[in-house]
Amino acid sequence: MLKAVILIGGPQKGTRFRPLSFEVPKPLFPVAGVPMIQHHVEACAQVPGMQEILLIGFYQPDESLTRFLEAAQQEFNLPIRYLQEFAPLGTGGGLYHFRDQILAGSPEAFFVLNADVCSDFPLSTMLDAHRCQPHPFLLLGTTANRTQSLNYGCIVENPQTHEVLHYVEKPSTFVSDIINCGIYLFSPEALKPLRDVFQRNQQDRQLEDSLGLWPGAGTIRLEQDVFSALAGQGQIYVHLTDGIWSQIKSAGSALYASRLYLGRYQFTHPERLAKHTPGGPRIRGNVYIHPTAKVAPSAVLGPNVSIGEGVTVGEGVRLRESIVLHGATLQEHTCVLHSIVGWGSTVGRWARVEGTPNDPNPNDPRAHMDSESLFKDGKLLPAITILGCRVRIPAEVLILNSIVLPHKELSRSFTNQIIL
Ligand SMILES: Nc1nc2c(ncn2[C@@H]2O[C@H](COP(=O)(O)OP(=O)(O)O[C@H]3O[C@H](CO)[C@@H](O)[C@H](O)[C@@H]3O)[C@@H](O)[C@H]2O)c(=O)[nH]1
Repeated sequence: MLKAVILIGGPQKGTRFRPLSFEVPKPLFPVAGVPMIQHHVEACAQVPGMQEILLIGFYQPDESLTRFLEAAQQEFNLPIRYLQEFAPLGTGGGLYHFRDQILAGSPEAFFVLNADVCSDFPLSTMLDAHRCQPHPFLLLGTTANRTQSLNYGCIVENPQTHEVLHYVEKPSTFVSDIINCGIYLFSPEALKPLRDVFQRNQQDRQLEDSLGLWPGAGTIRLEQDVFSALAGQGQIYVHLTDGIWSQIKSAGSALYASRLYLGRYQFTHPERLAKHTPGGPRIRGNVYIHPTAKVAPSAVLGPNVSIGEGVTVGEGVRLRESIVLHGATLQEHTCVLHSIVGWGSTVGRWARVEGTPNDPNPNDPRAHMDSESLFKDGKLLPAITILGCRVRIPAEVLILNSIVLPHKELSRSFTNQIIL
């Protein structure tokens, strides 16, 4: 019997995702037409023997989370529960705090998945590797180029045995081009080192603060406190993948992840991809259209377009490399490229909404999406255009490389601006 834990974090973690995280918890942001973590849930549900999926985070449970849980339980016919941390406990603290729930029913092993990654989740191959040679920790690793590797956990392995010999979280100088994907398979013994870290932290806390007000109580950083500490002791192994993988930290990376998942739908969910039908819109490449969306026949969509529930797309609209969220309206002849149009927003006739893609270098197979800050030297970097929820763009204007905060009613064109 197996279980899976998805680490969904909490509200203050989604800063690079603003203004989109104002409306919906980041793990529920639609990527390729479904909530970001539905891709995780689908992958877990496909592993034979999966008994339960637990989401651990510090979000206040709200309507959107409850609705997601109910729908997912029904669809996958599996218990899927949310366990709320009383405070942010770090990537390992929640696993230790909820250890009884994770170990209930004596699972043989459990997957741990970061919510903000996009992957083809090779969980069954990880499980096969674990069953061949069981170890407490199995990490999924992939390669990155030297510069980008510094943004991730870096792994030095023994190439023969794949044992992790050395682990450094986001090093300041180059350590290894193998990076941690944030996808793990742990055996129940993995909780013992977590207990040791917890107990050590408690002792340190007593030394540091006899009043018991130490703010980090219960916090465990899986990467630094466990992986770095235990590397080279025969407990941590890496399973390398060359499948799709990307982090989803910013809105731009959500759009890139959407492209990766839409590409995968050809094999996994062909029914989710729009097809050209007589009298329907022209479809180019991979496009998702929610069944309730109304798309005019003269619109041209794709590649990499995802259209949400109740969206209206008018005559002559051109839409490429974009996500249009629930209830938005694109009036006749608008052109939307490399952009995210927020919930309930309206783009007026003949308006052009355009962003600049920041995709990984296509000539470097080890390149990943750069999810760095929006600014450099005090200037907004060119990036995709984002319209927050219920924004109104008038007819015949140009909105280029800009971020428009929710509920704004614009009256003219804007370029390279954050419109507050
Ligand atoms: N439950 C819970 N989840 C958390 C907490 N803090 C972070 N998380 C979740 O844990 C995951 C990792 O979040 P970060 O702490 O932001 O780390 P990171 O910068 O994404 O780096 C991690 O992931 C990389 C791969 O994407 C790794 O390369 C890196 O080593 C590390 O594991 C995310 O899914 C986030 O939601 C917490 O206090 N509680």
